[in-house]
This record gives sequence, structure tokens and C-alpha cells, in this order.
Amino acid sequence: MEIQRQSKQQQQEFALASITELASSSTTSSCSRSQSVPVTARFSADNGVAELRFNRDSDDSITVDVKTARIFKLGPLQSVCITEASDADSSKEKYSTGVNFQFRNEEESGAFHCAFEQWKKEVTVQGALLPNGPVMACKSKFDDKIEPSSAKMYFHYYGQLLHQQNMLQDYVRTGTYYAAVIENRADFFGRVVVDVGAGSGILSLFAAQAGAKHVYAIEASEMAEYARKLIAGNPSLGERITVIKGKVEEVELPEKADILISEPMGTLLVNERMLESYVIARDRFLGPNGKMFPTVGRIHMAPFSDEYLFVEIANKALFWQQQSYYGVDLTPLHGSAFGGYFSQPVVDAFDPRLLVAPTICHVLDFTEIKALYSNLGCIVGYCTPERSFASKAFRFFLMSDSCPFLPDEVTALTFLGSTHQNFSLFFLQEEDLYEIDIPLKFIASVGTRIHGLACWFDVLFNGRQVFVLIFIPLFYTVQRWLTTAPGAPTTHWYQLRCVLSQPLYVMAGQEITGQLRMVAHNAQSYTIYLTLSAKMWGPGAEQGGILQTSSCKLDLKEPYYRMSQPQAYAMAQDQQPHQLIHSQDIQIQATDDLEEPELIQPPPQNLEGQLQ
Ligand SMILES: C[S@@+](CC[C@H](N)C(=O)[O-])C[C@H]1O[C@@H](n2cnc3c(N)ncnc32)[C@H](O)[C@@H]1O
Repeated sequence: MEIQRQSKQQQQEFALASITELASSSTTSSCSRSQSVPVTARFSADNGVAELRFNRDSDDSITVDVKTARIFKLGPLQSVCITEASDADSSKEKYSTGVNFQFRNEEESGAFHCAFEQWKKEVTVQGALLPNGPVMACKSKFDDKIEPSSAKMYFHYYGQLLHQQNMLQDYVRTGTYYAAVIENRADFFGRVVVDVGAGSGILSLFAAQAGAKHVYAIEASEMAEYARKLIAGNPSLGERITVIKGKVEEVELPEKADILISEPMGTLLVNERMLESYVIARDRFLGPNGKMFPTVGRIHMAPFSDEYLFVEIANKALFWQQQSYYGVDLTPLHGSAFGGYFSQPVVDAFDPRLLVAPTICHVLDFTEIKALYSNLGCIVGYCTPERSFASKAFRFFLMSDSCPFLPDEVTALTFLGSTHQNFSLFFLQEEDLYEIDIPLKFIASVGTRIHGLACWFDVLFNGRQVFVLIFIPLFYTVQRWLTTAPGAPTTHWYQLRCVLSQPLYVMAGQEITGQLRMVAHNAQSYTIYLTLSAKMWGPGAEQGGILQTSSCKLDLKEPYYRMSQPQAYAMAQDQQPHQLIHSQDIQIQATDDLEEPELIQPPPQNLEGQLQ
């Protein structure tokens, strides 16, 4: 489609099938000159003026000013560009220029027209182009919130095949995606798919295997070139895939998508802040009633007790307790070093028996369909933004006819704000991911010393399967979970633990409360604030109030990867982990309810061999 972008996007070039010059101010002849050799159309910014140049060969081109040019579609593959003659010499009669051009296919036509609109918008809004052309000139949401040095490192990392290979070799991850796509062919077959952050293009290829009509694979890093190569090497699938190099916040697509597929999860689900790009892609590219794969993400949390880990971290700072290090007293820095080690979240695969209370979870529904709650607390319907109306207009559907004052479907109900009389609306917006607050409440299962909070995540692919029973199509929900839970097959995300420098002492049955607050920062990660408190326990506890509180602040961007020693464990017959272990196994349900998946497989007996 777009075949070249050069020097910081000052130029944008498209391949055409042919062009025909209709007439020009310098030519009075009514004869058209026609070319059948492939030609190009190139947008460029020169001295703040945007030009569109139709090149037939190196020394034969037609140049038009984007500001005055107008483009009309004559057919799916044919367009005409008309530009007014300049006023420079008012004594002469004015003639306009006309160029009739043909595209090779509809996608290329769509992409060209999107680009034209963007260049045109830029010159109209700015008056003249900034030196870097339209995309750079208007800062995207991504550029607004992310530090350029962080983005540079981030896309450099993902531009390398070895890191893509690392993800591809996480067979739990990639295999679950493959299964989720192939099992849910009905969601992909004949559909337009957008792969958000395509990397090597693997998910686009899976979507094409499932029969997608067309896949747009958007990738911002240099990996886009490798993706093109991989896709070209699989021509039967590749002919239905278009790789678009650019950020999902910036690129334009020629059509709306029926389904988005992406792997935007970082450590603790939210690290890398790519979920925000996934939500932006939803708002920019997904058509009405579109689907998202994955559909939902959940962060699971439980307090843990791990004396070895605590001592290991505390001991790292012992170095700074030396009073005569080559004659220098290091102790003034001991406190800072101690605090520094406890500000690193620990990433490893731990034994689930270290958890000391049943887990809780925080749900992030990536789709925009949200429950609508009455003030009585019951769900009475759901609503979804109606894209053709203003952003605050919603389409409303009742789940039952129990509500007397609303018809079954009321369109364009305008809710000015998040609360309207009896109803509360919950929409996951990109901004909701800037600050995530999770209240914590656990009941300790054993008397122990709590060293912190263990976290992991899972995501749900809420698919659709069609069975035909005597010519009647039946639709079933096919739910597949990808989990990173302790005790489940290890993934490259492992699990994450926030360790308190002041452990808490609890008795069995004692309540532990607190808060996990995650605040996004411009280095594509989060600052984590954790507080855990244990209330008085036993007779007279009500009067006692909070007994102990411990807090810590951690940077999710700077974790301590603790994978050097394999974390072997054997699951004793009589011991069960405190949290439900989610399996990736298929679940077929006839409802859309988001239920905890059942334990289908027993946890593995030994994870030793799976750790790298
Ligand atoms: C976790 S990798 C997943 C790659 C591939 N989809 C897979 O599953 O193997 C995320 C990819 O998204 C790309 N990416 C992240 N943010 C992006 C954005 N805002 N626009 C376009 N690509 C982005 C990264 O460069 C990276 O290649």
C-alpha cells in the first residue's frame, strides 16, 4: 500500500497503476497522454508547502499543490485530481490541471485518500506544513504522553527479531492465541481484522488462517519490515494482509474493522502502557458491534509470605553496612540502598503455596459495552457508544422488559456525564488507565508474617462459535483464558510481587485491608503505591482499630528479575493453593457471563524444567 516513507515522514509515496493527464495550463491540446507503466504519487513538504507529485518516470512528472488540489473518486479504483490555476499572472487566461489516476486495488485507493485528507487537513489547519510533514506536525496522543527517549528505546527493542522470537517461543502465550483464533473462526471468517502492534505479524497470519477477508497489521517499530518479509513468504495468507508501519494512534485505515486482535499485555498487565493504544485502536478502527481479542483483562492479587525472598532483598543492602570499605564508611548510604532494593517489584515464578489468603481480582473490560446498573444495584441493560452520534450519545438496550418507562431500544439517549438519575455508566476509556486504584481486602488463611502482595493477570478471548443444528445456526460463547497465574504453565510474564520492607503479622481469620494504586508515567510504565494493614483480631478487636500498617512505593519499569534459580516446588497432595488456578483450557458456555474459569487441569507437579 504505502510503499515508502522517508526522512522523518516528510514524504509519503503510493504506487499507482496508471495516470492520465487530462489537460494543463501549458497545454491547449485536448488529447490526453496515457501511460500504462506503473507510476507513483508522492506527497512531500518542501519549504512548508505540501506538494503531490505524480511521477511517470524520472523526468516526467506532474506536480500539484495539495492546498488547492481536490480529489474526486470516479470509481473504486479510479480518481481524478483537479487543481486550480494560480493567480500569479492575472493577465492570462487561467487553466486548471487535471490528473486521472488508477489504483492497483481498493486498499491502496483507500490508503491514498486517507493520506490526502491528512495532508490537506494539515495545510488547512496550519496554513503551511511544519518541516516534518503532517504526521510529525500534529502530535499524536502517544507523543503527548510518552517521553521520546522511552519510545525510542521501546520501539528499538521490539524492532529486533530476538525479542519477537522470545515472545513467539512462549508457547503458552502464542499457542493460546492460536487456539483462541482458530476455535473462533466464526469471529474471523470473512471479516476485516486489525492487528494492533503486529510485531512479526504472527497474529495477522493466524487471523488469515482463520479466513479473515483482510488484515491490517499495524506496527510502529522496524519489525514492520520483517513482518512484510514473513507475510510475503506465506503468499496464500499474505495476499490478505497489509502491513502498515506506524503508530496505531497515527495511521489511517481505509475501512472499519470487525475485530481487533492484539497482544498488548506487559508485566502486571499494564506495564508498557500498550493497553492504552489498544483502547485507542478500538475507538479509531473498530466498527459498530466489533469484537476485541482479547476482550477482558484481570489483575489478580493475594498477600504472600516468603521469608527467603525477604531476607534475600534485605541482604542486598548489607554491602552498605561496611564501616571500612577501603577505609571509607559506607553506612550513610545503607538506608537509601535498602529502600532502593525494596522499590523494585520482583518478577519470578513462585510457588502458589506462598499465598496466604484467597485472591481478589480487578477487571478491565477492553470493549466499550458496559453494564448499566440501577441504583438498586441490579443490571438492567447495557449500552454502547453510537459512533455516528456525538461522543456522549449512547445506544441503549434493555436486557429485559422489566423496566416500564423505556422501550426495548432507545437510540441516541444522551447522558451528559457518567451518572444519569438511576443509572451509572462504566466505560473503559484510555484515560482510565492513567491511574488505577484497587481497594484490597483479604482474610488470612493462616497465622503468618505477610511480606507483601503477589500479582498476576489473565486475559479472556470471548469468542463465538456457530453450530448448525438441522439448518438452525446456534451461537455459543467460546471462552479461552490466557493465564499467568502461579502454578499454571509458566509464561514469559512470570508473576510479580511487591515486597514490604516492614512485614505484617497476622492470625488465621484476620482481615487485611489496603490499597494498590498504580499511576502511569511517561516512561511507558507505572509507579505502584501499596499499603497493607492488619486490623486487631480477637475479643475487643472492634475497639482496637488498625494494628499495623506497611506501605511501599515501587517502579514497575525497574523490576528485579529473579529467574536465576529455578523455583522448583512439589504440590503436596493435601495442600491446595489459596487462589483458583486458571487453566487455558477451552470452556464452552451459552452465556456471555464473565465467570471465573473452572479448574480443569491440576497444577503441574514441578515447574523446574519450564524456567529459563
Ligand atoms: C508485545 S508485542 C506483540 C507482537 C505480536 N503481536 C505478537 O503477538 O507476537 C507488541 C508490539 O506492538 C508494537 N507496538 C506497541 N505500541 C504500539 C503502537 N502504539 N503502535 C504500533 N505498534 C505498537 C511493538 O512495537 C511490538 O512489536
